Amino acid sequence: MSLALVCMSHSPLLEFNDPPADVKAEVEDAFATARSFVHDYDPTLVVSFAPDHYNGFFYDLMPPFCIGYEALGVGDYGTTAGPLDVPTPIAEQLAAWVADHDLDVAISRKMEIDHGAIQPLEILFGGIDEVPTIPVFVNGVAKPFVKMSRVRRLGEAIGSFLATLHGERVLVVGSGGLSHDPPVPQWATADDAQRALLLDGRHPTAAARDARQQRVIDTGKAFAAGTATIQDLNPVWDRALMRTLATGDLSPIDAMTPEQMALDAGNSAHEVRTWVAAFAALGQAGPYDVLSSCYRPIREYIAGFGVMTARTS
Ligand SMILES: O=C(O)CCc1cccc(O)c1O
Ligand SMILES: [Fe+2]
Repeated sequence: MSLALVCMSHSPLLEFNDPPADVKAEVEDAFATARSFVHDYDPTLVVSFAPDHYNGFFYDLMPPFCIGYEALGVGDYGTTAGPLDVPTPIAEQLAAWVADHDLDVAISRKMEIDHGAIQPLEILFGGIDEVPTIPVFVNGVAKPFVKMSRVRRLGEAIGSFLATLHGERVLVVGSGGLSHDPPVPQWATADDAQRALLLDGRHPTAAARDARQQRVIDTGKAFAAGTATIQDLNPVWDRALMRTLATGDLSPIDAMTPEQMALDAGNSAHEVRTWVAAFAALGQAGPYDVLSSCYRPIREYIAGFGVMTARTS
């Protein structure tokens, strides 16, 4: 059975900071291309690989991966809040299949998800419950990180399950990255208030959420103006990774270490785990072709911004 894929960077700053008009138009074009690809494929099921940014997953219980049996958007950065349309029986079968393939994955019957998972659904489908969607959390911000080979194997296990669903047209989505270093607090360097958030900061007050988000928005403006202290984007690294993903041979990615990834591409570059899982899943249906691939480093969005579509050959 064939599969289709969309991988895209996300950035909550899409709605808050504006890059130059030609750059914005290029991003809009890339989204339009991905939308028309998805429209033509007409998926009956979406499997979304996405990170979280301490909105749904916290250090009181931080799994490397989690399959959602039910899920709801938390509504950060103005994204849609409320329930997704998760096909629970299929999600349960998926989790059982993955366990049977020697991978230890958490499950959630009430997964809370943020812009990382919501933004691609809104961009591609115009809403979060338009197409049945199984959300798969892939930790991309909270140390420790499992090996990249483990991420690839998770993607392969999920893809091998999806390839058995003969009645469905499945789209896998990867959300995040590429190189970027937005001001997400890290446990090791966090102050007491930040640690409280990282530990169990669920359901903040509107004022607390606004303050946190404003800091990210302001950092994006400062980054574009050349006055931010965050790590710069790395277009060479981003393009190299996109090239590797396009080849269909993901084995070189196994050698990437979290430490080197952070040094080369910033602390949130770990979000590319979602792309690796999505491409590994796609590869389980056989060889694939990349149909579109766009990339721009965009400081206003604090993101090496890429969009790729691909399909089983
Ligand atoms: O609010 C946050 O915690 C981080 C927001 C954020 C900013 C830029 C690029 C991203 O991928 C991203 O997630
Ligand atoms: Fe992110």
